[in-house]
Formats: sequence, C-alpha cells, structure tokens
Amino acid sequence: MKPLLQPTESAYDLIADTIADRGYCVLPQLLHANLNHALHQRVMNLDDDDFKRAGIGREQDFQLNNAVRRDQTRWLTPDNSTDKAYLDQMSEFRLAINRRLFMGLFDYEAHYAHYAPGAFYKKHMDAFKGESNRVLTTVLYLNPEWQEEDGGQLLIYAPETNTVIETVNPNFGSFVIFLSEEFPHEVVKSCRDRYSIAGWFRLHDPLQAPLI
Ligand SMILES: O=C(O)CCC(=O)C(=O)O
Ligand SMILES: [Fe+2]
Repeated sequence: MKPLLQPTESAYDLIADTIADRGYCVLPQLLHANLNHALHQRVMNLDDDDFKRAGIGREQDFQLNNAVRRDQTRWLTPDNSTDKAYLDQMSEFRLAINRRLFMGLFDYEAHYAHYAPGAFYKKHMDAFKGESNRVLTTVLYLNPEWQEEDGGQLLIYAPETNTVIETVNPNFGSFVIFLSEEFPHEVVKSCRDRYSIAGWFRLHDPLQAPLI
C-alpha cells in the first residue's frame, strides 16, 4: 500500500491531550479510508481456520474461558502487506504519542478479533499494574452499517467502579484508545458477526531480549 498521510499532527495533539486529561479517547474515524477498507477486506477474507479461540491470560481452562469470552483472534504480522500498513501506522502513532506524553511506548502487538453472533467478552482489565507491560489499548472497528440493536457495544467503566462512562458502537472506522491498567471494560453480546483489531502498546520488558 502507498504511504498514508492520515492521521494529522493535530489529530495526534487531540488524542494526546484527551488521554492526558481523561485516560481514554473515542474517535469516530482515525485512519485513512483506504486503510480501513483494506483491513476490512483482509479480515473478511480470512477463513475460520485462520482464527483461534481467544484465551484469558495464561488460563487454559475451557469452561472458565468460555464464560468470560467467546471471540476468536488472529495476530497481525508484517509479512502481509495490509497488516504491515496498519502496524506501520501504529508505529507512527506510538512515536507521536511518545513525543507528546513521554510514555516510553516501546512496541505494539495487535490481533483481528471476530465475535460470532452470541459472542461477548465479560468485564475485564487488559493489564494489572506491575504485572504486564501492556499500557495503552487500541481498538479499531471494521463493521459497516452497524445498528444499535446489533449489540456488541464496548462499555468502558470508570476506574475501580461499576459505573459505565462510555458506550461505543463498533462502527466502521471508529477507533478507541484507553490506559490498559486503568479502565475495566466489556463487550456486550453481539447479535451479528463483529470484526475489530485490538492492540496494545507495551513498555520495554527488561527481562526479555536486551535493547540494542
Ligand atoms: O472489541 C472491543 O471492543 C474490546 C475488546 C477487548 O476488550 C479485548 O480484546 O481485550
Ligand atoms: Fe479488553
């Protein structure tokens, strides 16, 4: 894919200010329309076999897993040109946020997620302080013509409470960013096939390979 111009510097300014202020940010659009469309094509062309049932942390217990989440996932890899275009864009995003917020974001990992009709992901945290190096979560939604009654909303809760502060419909091109260690969230039961890319910016883990 050709290099993409979006997002603009002023979009990054807005995102950084909002994260610094509230810890999360919901954008109706972020990426270039061509990239959103390419990612949509890509996820629609993946076979069921390409996806794996998602697990929770290191927990391998099927019953428990099944009660908490029912989505299927597949990691993005740079050997696919569309995945690479998205990962490159997120690399630019990472540097833009680091320049503004000095968060020291080191790398990024992301997977496509498919919620079949009836699938959900119960209230959870993406990371716990000191236990993980995931610090900033992103979600890009790839669902044209989503209707309120299709369900599948992302609910974001105020830190350490049962109060929903944001309800996000998984509309095509919408992009959500939140501090992984601060905000409990859940995906309510989806009545339609629901597609997204969930990703996490991480800090450097000093126990892993040393920095060169
Ligand atoms: O798809 C979403 O709206 C959120 C997914 C999520 O919470 C996760 O994969 O950890
Ligand atoms: Fe999550």
